[in-house]
Amino acid sequence: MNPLSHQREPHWRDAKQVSWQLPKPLMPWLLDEGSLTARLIEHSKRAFDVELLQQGWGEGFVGEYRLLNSPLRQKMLVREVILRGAGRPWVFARSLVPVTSLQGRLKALKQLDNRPLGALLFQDPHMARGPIQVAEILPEHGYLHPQAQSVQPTPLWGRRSVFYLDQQPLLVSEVFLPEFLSTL
Ligand SMILES: C=C(O[C@@H]1C=C(C(=O)O)C=C[C@H]1O)C(=O)O
Repeated sequence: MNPLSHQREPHWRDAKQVSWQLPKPLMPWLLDEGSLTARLIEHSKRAFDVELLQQGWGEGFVGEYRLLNSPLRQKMLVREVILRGAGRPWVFARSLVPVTSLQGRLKALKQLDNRPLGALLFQDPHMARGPIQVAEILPEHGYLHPQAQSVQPTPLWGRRSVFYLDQQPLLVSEVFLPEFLSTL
């Protein structure tokens, strides 16, 4: 994915303003402001794990820099994982951490590997979270890592929000995959 080539980005909208348009079974998952990891651990009856697809320096979409209030071409740590329930791919998650945010508690992100990011974020009593946005993620957006794409690419629902630790922002986005939808 070369996002700065102005590839067509998903149409992100404030979740609260479009909640009536969301698919009913997925609505509580898209709107929940708690830890998705915690909810998936419960939903999978603790058969939950994180598959790290890639983590390294990269770029975001133009709209992501704007949401993070970061200058374009700001160096970003890009982390892409699949959250699995009972060994099956349930959620593709993509997080963007500006290099300027990699300080203090967020330094631990560099060695996170396949431990869930949520544990790092939600254990911090001073963590703040911005509004949740939702979007339909279409195959032409090229948003999913190749390992997260299903054989039959279909429109999927995703959500994203900015988290703040010590006022430092990072963007977390999550796309619910077909095998998760079939468990609802
Ligand atoms: C932010 C959370 O962390 C989850 C775990 C992630 C990871 O390990 O990269 C990314 C997004 C989330 O689905 C959460 O649990 O809500």
